[in-house]
Amino acid sequence: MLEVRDISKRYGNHQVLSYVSFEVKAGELAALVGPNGAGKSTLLNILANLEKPDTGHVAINGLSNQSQEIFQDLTFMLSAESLYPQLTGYDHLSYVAKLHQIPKQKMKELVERVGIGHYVKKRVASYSMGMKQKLLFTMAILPRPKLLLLDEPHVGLDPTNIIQQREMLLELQEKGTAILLSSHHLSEIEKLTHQIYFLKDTQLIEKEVRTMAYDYQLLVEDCPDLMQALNLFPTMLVQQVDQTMREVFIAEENILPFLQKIPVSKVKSLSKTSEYMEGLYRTLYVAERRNSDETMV
Ligand SMILES: Nc1ncnc2c1ncn2[C@@H]1O[C@H](COP(=O)(O)OP(=O)(O)OP(=O)(O)O)[C@@H](O)[C@H]1O
Repeated sequence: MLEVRDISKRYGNHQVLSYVSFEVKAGELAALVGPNGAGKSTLLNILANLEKPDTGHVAINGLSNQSQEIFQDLTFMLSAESLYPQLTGYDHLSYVAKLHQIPKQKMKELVERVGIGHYVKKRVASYSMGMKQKLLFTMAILPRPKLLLLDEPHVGLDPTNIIQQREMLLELQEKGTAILLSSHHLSEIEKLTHQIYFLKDTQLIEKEVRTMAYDYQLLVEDCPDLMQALNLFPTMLVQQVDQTMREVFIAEENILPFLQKIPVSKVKSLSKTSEYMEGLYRTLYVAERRNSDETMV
């Protein structure tokens, strides 16, 4: 559905993206992660043809993103600044409905489902950040797009609305929409998807984080006992980290029996997988930043 090839972008002397390539297929949900200024919004803007890349091309449903036709298939949840303060939420939604020839009834049903009915006829100027985010989200999903792009959709949402948004995104994904979102909410990303793209030093690092079915993550040094234990628990997920170390993902009910089978000295770390994304993020970005801060001192 979305094919991105060799996208580069530079602002003056500042290289933001270098030959970024990836795909999001129909029915896949992928997340873009990276610190402030990493280039997430720049990349999303390029995908939606709101910015021109210096190199590379983007295809949506087989068509170049330069083509007007792609806007039949694509919606982009923009930031709150894109709303018109003097217009109502209803005005904004009616415009989207008209553009995509969506019956008013369908629009009203979605308004009720998302829970914005009590304020949708008020002017946007009176909305809180979370209310604006919910309106923007409703506008983005109203056309039931084949490709949905969302730039930081979690900003300003309370936990109830984050959960509701998650349910609706997963529902859309199940119905075949390809979804790409950027976010700083690592724990929420972990709940949404295994397909995560980290932007680091202008490049994309793909990590498939298949941890959701598992409660614990262990780093264990290779040893004969480990090999035997792995055979006893075939449902675990095991990944070779380097020549001497394996990463083992394991369910709550298996953790104690598994630990009884291997020498404690071989277990290098044990963490809950809910902290896994944060650990990954720290490894990719925080340690390096700390080192460079120390160098500056
Ligand atoms: N129009 C522009 N002109 C010059 N520099 C720009 C422009 N747009 C973005 N940049 C720069 O490109 C870099 C990437 O910005 P971008 O907004 O894509 O980052 P981001 O990952 O979305 O950050 P955040 O998490 O803070 O939203 C930043 O250094 C930013 O200053």
